Amino acid sequence: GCGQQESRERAASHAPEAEVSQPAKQPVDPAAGKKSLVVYFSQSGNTEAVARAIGEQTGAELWALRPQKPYTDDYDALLEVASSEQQNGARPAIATPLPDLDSYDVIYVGYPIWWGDMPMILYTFFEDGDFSGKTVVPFCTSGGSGLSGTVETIEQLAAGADVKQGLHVGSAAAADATGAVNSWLSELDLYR
Ligand SMILES: Cc1cc2nc3c(=O)[nH]c(=O)nc-3n(C[C@H](O)[C@H](O)[C@H](O)COP(=O)(O)O)c2cc1C
Repeated sequence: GCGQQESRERAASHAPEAEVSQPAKQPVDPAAGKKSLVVYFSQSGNTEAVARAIGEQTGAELWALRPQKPYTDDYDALLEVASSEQQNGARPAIATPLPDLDSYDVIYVGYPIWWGDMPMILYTFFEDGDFSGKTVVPFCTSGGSGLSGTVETIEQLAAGADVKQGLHVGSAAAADATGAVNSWLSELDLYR
């Protein structure tokens, strides 16, 4: 605060060897006051691996989005379930209550690409929360598709949020995503 700076200046001007007394520059703490949360849905662990890499790099807390009704482990059956949820515009219920988003400024949101889009539970998530004034940072994993227009969808769903450039990681690279995560994060330059 001001008092501290004044006493530092006084100390400097009273120091016998001080020649020119300059006001002390306040150091800038890059992450000051910005709390981050990583929210992710991951059915088979790939997106979760990327979420962990983001958590390790940023110190953000992790929160897994889980459906009240768990999805089948049978891949072919899941393809069908996901497809019909998408066609029906389903809003699968979330198992545990959302964390209080008010406490966070930066919210990373991670998901696999399912049939060229986010799984429908992400729609539930975005429609349930108030994202105005937040920084929302999307990331996804997929077999071959990239972000598939999901960043634009999130811009529409998260009204009033500053939605950043998303990160896509191929499924096969998800377990070793630290390098990709780090260069993406430094490009985003969020903590200033
Ligand atoms: C229902 C379903 C639909 C999928 N659709 C796509 C797709 O459209 N494009 C793609 O590249 N990968 C698709 N995949 C592959 C997943 O995106 C990929 O395996 C992802 O890394 C899974 O993430 P997770 O382990 O976090 O659940 C699909 C997978 C499932 C289960």
